[in-house]
Amino acid sequence: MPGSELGQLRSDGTRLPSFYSPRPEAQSTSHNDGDVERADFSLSAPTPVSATPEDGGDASRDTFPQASTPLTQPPPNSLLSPAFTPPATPGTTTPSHAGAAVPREPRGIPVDSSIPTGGCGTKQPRLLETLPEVECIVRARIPTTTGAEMFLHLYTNNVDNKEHLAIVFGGNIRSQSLDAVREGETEMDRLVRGAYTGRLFPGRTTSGLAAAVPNNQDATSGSTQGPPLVRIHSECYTGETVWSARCDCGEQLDEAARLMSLPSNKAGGIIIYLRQEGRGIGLGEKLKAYNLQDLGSDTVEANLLLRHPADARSYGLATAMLRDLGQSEVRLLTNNPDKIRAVEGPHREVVVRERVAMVPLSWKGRGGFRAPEVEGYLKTKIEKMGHMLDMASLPR
Ligand SMILES: Nc1nc2c(ncn2[C@@H]2O[C@H](COP(=O)(O)OP(=O)(O)OP(=O)(O)O)[C@@H](O)[C@H]2O)c(=O)[nH]1
Repeated sequence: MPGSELGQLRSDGTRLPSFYSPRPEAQSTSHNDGDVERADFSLSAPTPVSATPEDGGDASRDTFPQASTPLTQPPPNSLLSPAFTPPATPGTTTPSHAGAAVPREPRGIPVDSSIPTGGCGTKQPRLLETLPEVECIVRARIPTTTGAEMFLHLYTNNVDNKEHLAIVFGGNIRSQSLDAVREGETEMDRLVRGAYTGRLFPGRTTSGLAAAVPNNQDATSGSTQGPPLVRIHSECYTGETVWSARCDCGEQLDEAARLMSLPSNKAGGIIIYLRQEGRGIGLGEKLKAYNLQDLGSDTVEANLLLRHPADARSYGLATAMLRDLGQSEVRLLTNNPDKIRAVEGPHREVVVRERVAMVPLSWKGRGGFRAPEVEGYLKTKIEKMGHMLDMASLPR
C-alpha cells in the first residue's frame, strides 16, 4: 500500500499522516560486519607486558615496553575475547616527519596515493571490489552551541544495521539518495525527511528541489569551490561523551567541526561519523583494552592480547557516503596514512588531494589538554601505526 497516499493504518483504525515513520523492523541483511572489507592495518605481535603485581604490572609505571619480540605464548583464557581474530604480521617504521609549524587555518599537504612517495604510507589495505550501497534516509538542520550550523544526515546501508552519519557544513553539499524522488511521496513527506532546498519555515509546503544547485557550486557566482574538508571519524564514546583523557577523539571531532565552519572555508565540510567504536572492536572490548593498558600494555598490544587486530576498521561505507554526497575529491583531515588509501576505495572512487594534519591543540599551545594516557596513545600511534605526527613537537 503506498503509505504516502493512504496513510498508515493504526491499530485503533485511525490513519496517520503519510510522513509518519513505519514501525521499526529489524533490517534483514545477508551481510554482517565480517563481510565488509577490512583495512589490514595489523601489526607485528608485540611483547606481552606483564600484568601481574609480581612482575611489576603497576598502572602507574611507564606503559611502553622497550623491546618487541614475537608473541609466543597464547594469552590466558581470561583475556580471550569471544571472537577470535588473529593478529597479522607486517610491521611499521617510525615516521620521520619534520615538525613544521602548524597554521591556524587548515593548510593541506598534497598527497598522491598512486605513487610510493605520495605521503600515504606503504601499506595497501585490502578492499572489497565494490563499494557498499548506502542511502540517506533523513537529514535535519542542527544549530550548534558554537553558533555554526550543520545538517546531520543519517544513512542506512546493505552491510550492517548501524546508523552511520554524515555531518555536513555548508549549504551546497547534497545527498543524491536523499534528494531522489520516492514513489508516491508527497511534498510534505519530502520536507519531513529533509529533502528540501534552503530552509524550512512555518507554513512551507514545497521542497523546492527544482532550484537545487549542483554539489560544491556557489549558488550566486556559479564558480566551483574545490574539494571540501573531510574528516572520517570513528565513534569513541569515551572520548566524545565521558571526557576521557586517554585519547584525543573528542578534541579532534570539535576541531574538525571548527575548521569546517570557518568563514574562510567556502568549500564546506563533511564529517563522516562511522559507528566503529574502539577502532572496530566495540565499546566492551575497548574497555577491556583500557584495563590492559592500566596493567602496562600500550593501545596496540592491548588489542592484540584480546585477539583483535590493532585496527579492525573499514572505510568502504565512508567512501560510498562521500560519493552519495557528490564528492570525488576531498581534503582529508587525518594523521593516519592508511586511512587515506582506504577511504579512496578500491578504484579510487574518491581521491584524496590533500591531507590536513590534526595536531593536538596542546602541542600547538592552543588549549586542549595533557595527560600521560593521551601522550602514550599518541606515541603508540606514531611509533607503531605510522601516524604522521612528530613526537618531538610535544611540549615538555
Ligand atoms: N581499541 C582501542 N580503540 C581506541 C582506543 N582509544 C581510542 N580508540 C578508538 O580509536 C578510534 C579513533 O580513531 P580516529 O579518530 O579515526 O583516528 P585515527 O584513524 O587513529 O587517525 P586520525 O585520523 O589521524 O585521527 C575510535 O574508534 C576510538 O574509539 C584504545 O585505546 N583502544
